[in-house]
Amino acid sequence: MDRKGILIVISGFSGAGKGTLVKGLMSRYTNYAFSISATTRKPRAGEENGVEYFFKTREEFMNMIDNNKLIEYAQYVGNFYGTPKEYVDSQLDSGKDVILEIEIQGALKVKEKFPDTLLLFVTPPNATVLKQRLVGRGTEDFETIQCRLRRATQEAEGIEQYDYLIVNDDLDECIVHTHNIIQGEHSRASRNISKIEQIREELKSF
Ligand SMILES: Nc1nc2c(ncn2[C@@H]2O[C@H](COP(=O)(O)OP(=O)(O)O)[C@@H](O)[C@H]2O)c(=O)[nH]1
Ligand SMILES: Nc1ncnc2c1ncn2[C@@H]1O[C@H](COP(=O)(O)OP(=O)(O)O)[C@@H](O)[C@H]1O
Repeated sequence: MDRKGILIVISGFSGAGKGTLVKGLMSRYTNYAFSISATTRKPRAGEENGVEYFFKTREEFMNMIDNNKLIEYAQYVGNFYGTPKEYVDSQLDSGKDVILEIEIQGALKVKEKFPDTLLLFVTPPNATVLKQRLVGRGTEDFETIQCRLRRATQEAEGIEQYDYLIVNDDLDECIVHTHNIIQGEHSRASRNISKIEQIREELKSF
């Protein structure tokens, strides 16, 4: 089978449910690989190095940039976040669909480098629910929550650049809907050039 994996970006406001959605996709379906980002953010209670993120010092992160180890990186509310290159390349080559859970600046850089990337933006049903989820998660102090909500206002300006807006209201529905969008993407003609070329060749013999 000549299928190569699709690169999928999932972005969304802090507290929208990106992480929850990605965990749901990974546990329910087998063809996804999750790209674990590097970050200078401190781990939250329960987060483990190499599971949610690779937690780095600022110096380690700068070395990764200098040694060209990242596909993209960006700053978000005082910390650096970046996508390690090697894992993404190897998983795509092996035919897995690779999920990057990254913010909008990084998303646009990835799209520029790999125009076939599918850009998905996750939103809660409304802003009140967003605040409730962010506060309810209980991982950030009041000031950080305010910074993240202000950042959400900026991010909302860029949503039109995404391919799909995914409303995360009922989680199960959201997981299935996202999976269906990704599966539909595999059928795009532009992703199936080799199949089309094969049929063109075969037609010549009639
Ligand atoms: N550009 C970029 N953004 C990332 C990367 N990893 C995570 N992010 C984004 O950084 C932002 C902050 O992530 P995090 O601190 O885990 O907060 P959360 O979104 O509230 O869970 C989110 O928008 C993530 O999608 C990355 O490798 N590159
Ligand atoms: N569809 C949903 N319905 C109710 N709560 C949700 C839903 N999706 C996520 N949550 C909750 O909202 C909070 C924020 O979700 P999280 O995945 O951490 O968001 P993000 O990764 O976008 O910052 C978490 O406490 C999570 O359990």
